[in-house]
Amino acid sequence: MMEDKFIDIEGVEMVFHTKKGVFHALREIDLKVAKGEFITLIGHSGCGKSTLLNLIAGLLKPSDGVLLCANREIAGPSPERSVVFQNHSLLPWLTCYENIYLGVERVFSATETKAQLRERTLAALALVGLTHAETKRPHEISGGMKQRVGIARALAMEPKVLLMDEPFGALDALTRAHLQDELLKIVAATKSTVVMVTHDVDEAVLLSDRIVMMTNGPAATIGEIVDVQLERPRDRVVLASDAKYMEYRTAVLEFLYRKQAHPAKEAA
Ligand SMILES: Nc1ncnc2c1ncn2[C@@H]1O[C@H](COP(=O)(O)OP(=O)(O)OP(=O)(O)O)[C@@H](O)[C@H]1O
Repeated sequence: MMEDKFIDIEGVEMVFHTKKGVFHALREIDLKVAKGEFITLIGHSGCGKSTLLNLIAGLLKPSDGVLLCANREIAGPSPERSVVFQNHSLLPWLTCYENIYLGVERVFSATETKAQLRERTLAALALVGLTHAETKRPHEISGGMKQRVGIARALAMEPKVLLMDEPFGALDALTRAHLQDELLKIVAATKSTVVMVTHDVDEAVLLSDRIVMMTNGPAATIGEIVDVQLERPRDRVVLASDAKYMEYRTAVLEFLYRKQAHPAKEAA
């Protein structure tokens, strides 16, 4: 069934041709993501997490192997796979409303009326709790709010897959926790399929159905996968003293700091 492998990555290799020569970034990447699944990619800096995400986004072409989404080859970027970046990438001269509207217009203007586009935009703003900031421009709102607009914009396009590259990486711990909780609610409501890059072990365990752990580069590949069988909805306070939560957390820490421990100079 298609459901079993909504995203299908088979035998993917990524080689970059640089001035210094050929750099083999990823090797033998095989991964199947089911519809509605929440996957996080975790691994040390430079192992190729963003590269893998950009391959799924269609922003990069693999040197070998194949990537499919809903049984079709990923041939380039598409609103069916929208991306949220760490630096929110909002247009500074547009209001929050206009930033979201732009994405909505791109996807739905051929089939929907202006009133429907407006409705979608307002619904997306409400989903992330930013109705009150509708007319504000990015420089007038906080980092967490900017990130929420970015998430709203991505979700408003009703993507088949939501791709997130460290979406909360630049935020303080409290804002980050708040947005993780919000994301959990939104994903539960929209049943989105998500692939998210993170550096944060707790974030990975809290959010994921599966944590895909990558080996160190060059020629990085998928080392191990942790199947997180914690019931949803998840509550961070309850989980903090949950034995299974600790077990998953330890498994990821062991992979990162024992099995894939980085040379000291890289850790500095
Ligand atoms: N366009 C490119 N040309 C050459 N090398 C690249 C290119 N993009 C990425 N690389 C190299 O590929 C490797 C993987 O990079 P990538 O950004 O995917 O890692 P990452 O795991 O996302 O890192 P971080 O956690 O630090 O963001 C790195 O060694 C990087 O230098």
